[in-house]
Amino acid sequence: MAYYSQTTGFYKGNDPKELLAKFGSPLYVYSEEILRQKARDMKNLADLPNFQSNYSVKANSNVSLLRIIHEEGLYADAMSPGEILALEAAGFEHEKIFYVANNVSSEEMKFALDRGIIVSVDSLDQLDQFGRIADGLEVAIRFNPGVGAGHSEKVVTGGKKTKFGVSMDDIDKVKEILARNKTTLIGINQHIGSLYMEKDPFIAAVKNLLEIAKSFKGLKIIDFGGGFGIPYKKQSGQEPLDIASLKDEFTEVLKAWMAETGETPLFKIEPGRYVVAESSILLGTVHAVKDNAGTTYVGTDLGFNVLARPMMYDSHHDIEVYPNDGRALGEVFEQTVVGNICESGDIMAKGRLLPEIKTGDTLGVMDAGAYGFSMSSNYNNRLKPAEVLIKADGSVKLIRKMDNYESLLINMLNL
Ligand SMILES: Cc1ncc(COP(=O)(O)O)c(C=O)c1O
Ligand SMILES: N[C@@H](CCCC[NH3+])C(=O)O
Repeated sequence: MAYYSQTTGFYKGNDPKELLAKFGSPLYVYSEEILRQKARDMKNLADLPNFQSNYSVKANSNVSLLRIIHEEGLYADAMSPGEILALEAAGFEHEKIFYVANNVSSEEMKFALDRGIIVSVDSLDQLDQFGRIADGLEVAIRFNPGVGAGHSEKVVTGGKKTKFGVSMDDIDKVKEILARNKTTLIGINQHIGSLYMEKDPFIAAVKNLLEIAKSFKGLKIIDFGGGFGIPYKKQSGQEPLDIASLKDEFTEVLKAWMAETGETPLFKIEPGRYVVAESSILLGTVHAVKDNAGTTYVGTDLGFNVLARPMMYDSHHDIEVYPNDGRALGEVFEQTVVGNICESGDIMAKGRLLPEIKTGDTLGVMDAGAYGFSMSSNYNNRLKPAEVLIKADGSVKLIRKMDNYESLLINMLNL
């Protein structure tokens, strides 16, 4: 089976090993073409003039990538002042930003309000705090649609077992708080969880949120959240989410609701992963191979400080092997790819069938663009890697410098 990087022409003639030599190892490499294509898929997920796609910045907040997403015509949702600042740096106008807050201070709410950014709150308590900032404010509320979905319990955000959203049973209390504080509800939103490969849970939650919307006449915004999955197991033939049929059914449900209610709010979604995940390959270097009690350990610089998903959720990322010596790839056998972090759980891939890997080889970890760099850390005082973008013409642009020891220590010295 051909590697993903070959079928997509990902590197556009650039040699992964040379990229590492130039920018350091490990390294996040992005494809501008793939990013633009995925952004367009999401921009057009409903066939309606009153539809908008908000890119969810938490998946990847690199300012150069945000600029491309902005150029493609997506709006954005932010989760913190830091994400708002990244969006501003990328040129997003404030009216294109939606602040989906979770357990934030009134100061953070004001940070968004002062910029004219719409704030969504996700509890009765936060709704009350928001309303007390001033009379006559406009707000959105995140509801829990009662349906959840996702690749791990840790990322399911709808349904009973989650901290997110206001219950559908609390609509009367919502109305009471709004009236008491003279706050106007202009939007409702939801997010059921991250990474589903079937359209059904999303469509079910869409219908539930549209039912909730009927309790509040004249809403300007109804936002159905993100969570659209990507196939992480391409090497095993996993199929992508059927975007075309999701689009048809989603559009049909929205049209039927508009016909029934006579209302035409702005409908939105909030995809993060789908837009950025497949646009990146994380490159790293093999520093040691050893056999421990029958297990072959491939020791790399790809620790969970660089990509936390496998350690955190047991997530699978396909791996490509790029031999250092130009040898042909041999038969596959079980190998466990680990990082250089001082924890036994520092495992990128456990017992994975891979061709023989040797010290000095380069590894490519696929689909690393979402929740890759954005969840990386300086654990063990390791430096966060650089990020580069391969443009359509094959040229390579540095879009984030690697950390350096000065940046690592600066907040602790000369106090
Ligand atoms: C409120 C909200 N919106 C959007 C997203 C984006 O999710 P995904 O990256 O799965 O599309 C998330 C993360 O799960 C979220 O919490
Ligand atoms: N960080 C998760 C997704 C959760 C997104 C935020 N609600 C992942 O890597 O799969």
